[in-house]
Amino acid sequence: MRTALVIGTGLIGTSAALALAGRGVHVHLRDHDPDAARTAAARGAGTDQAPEGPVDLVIVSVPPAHVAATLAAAIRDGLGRGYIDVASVKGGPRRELEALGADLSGYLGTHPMAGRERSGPMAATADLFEGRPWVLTPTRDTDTEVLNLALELVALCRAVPVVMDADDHDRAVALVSHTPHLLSSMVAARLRDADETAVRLCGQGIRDVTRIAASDPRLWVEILSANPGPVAEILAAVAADLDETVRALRALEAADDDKREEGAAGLEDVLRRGNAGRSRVPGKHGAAPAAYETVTVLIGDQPGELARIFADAGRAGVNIEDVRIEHATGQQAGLIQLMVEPGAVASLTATLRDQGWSLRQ
Ligand SMILES: NC(=O)c1ccc[n+]([C@@H]2O[C@H](COP(=O)([O-])OP(=O)(O)OC[C@H]3O[C@@H](n4cnc5c(N)ncnc54)[C@H](O)[C@@H]3O)[C@@H](O)[C@H]2O)c1
Ligand SMILES: O=C(O)C(=O)C[C@]1(C(=O)O)C=C[C@@H](O)C=C1
Repeated sequence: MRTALVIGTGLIGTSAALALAGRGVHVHLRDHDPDAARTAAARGAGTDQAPEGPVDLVIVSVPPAHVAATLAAAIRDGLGRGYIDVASVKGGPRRELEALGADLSGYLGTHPMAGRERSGPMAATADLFEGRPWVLTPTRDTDTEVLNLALELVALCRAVPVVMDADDHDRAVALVSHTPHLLSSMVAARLRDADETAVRLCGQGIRDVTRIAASDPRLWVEILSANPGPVAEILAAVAADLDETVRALRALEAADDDKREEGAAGLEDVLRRGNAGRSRVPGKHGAAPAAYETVTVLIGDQPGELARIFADAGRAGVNIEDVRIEHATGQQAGLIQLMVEPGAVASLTATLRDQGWSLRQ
């Protein structure tokens, strides 16, 4: 691929443009908000000048409700050799495009399974898609040329292509993305009017569960509106679990021993089913979940501390597989958890102790 046109230079469009531009593709940037295209260009994602002729690939990265009309106009104007979108839902936009009478042979619906809770070109990063699944939904009528261009885009973004049917994709993301998003918002909503004395105790658990609740509600109304049935089905199953759990907790308040035992068994059941589900979440780069050991270290909140601990881990010859930081509320310190292969724990802890770090259980 030599040239691309990104329409919609927000988080996803600018991230793809940064990855392509960084690997030598000449990228044109367009947005109905000229400031967004200018900002993306200023970040090195390409040029906001219009292309002189058709580009190799047109990448439509606008909110879901605008995808079909934007694609239909781009196809009608002959802006590219191939056309893709990156919307979080796949069945609806394709059906809308069909209804608009567009020629769909040069179009492929795609969805990178990577994102952030922030929007706009300033939130974009060139490595956003690295190691992440990128779903492609070809049909029997899809041109081989656009499929190859999309595969090249996925490779240039260092993502992992996954081919799926559009409606299967929508059912899958209802489970792994759309329902979790709503649940995150519902947990975060409990905090809105909560007492400050409770809120200041927020630890890592609630930060993990509510990160995505900071996302743009307008974008998510569009995503959920395009996938209501599958999301409602999963949410109804969650609601049944919630009812059971409330019953179990009420039983635990009873005076009767048998009732309390029943309540504890009900709670254990939901927690164990949670363990089983969590163990199926893939590890980094989409690999099977790995059993890493965690080494927890106290770090000061001052410049250079992270660099120093990473350098010391390097000195021990240890690869840090994953990392997590817990900030202690109101303190100039935090805990850093270094996830490493079990065989590396002894040499890492010895080196860190030698270097004066304070290790925690
Ligand atoms: N945010 C995520 O985590 C995520 C992840 C994967 C895929 N997606 C999908 O990517 C697409 C873009 O989402 P985003 O997070 O980058 O949103 P964003 O709000 O950061 O960017 C969207 C951009 O599209 C522009 N735009 C809107 N309507 C337009 C139109 N008609 N013509 C031209 N430009 C238009 C906006 O001005 C904005 O700059 C959505 O379809 C979304 O479902 C989002
Ligand atoms: O990590 C995040 O912030 C996301 O919400 C990303 C996420 C997801 O659910 O994994 C959200 C929506 C997208 O369509 C794809 C990815």
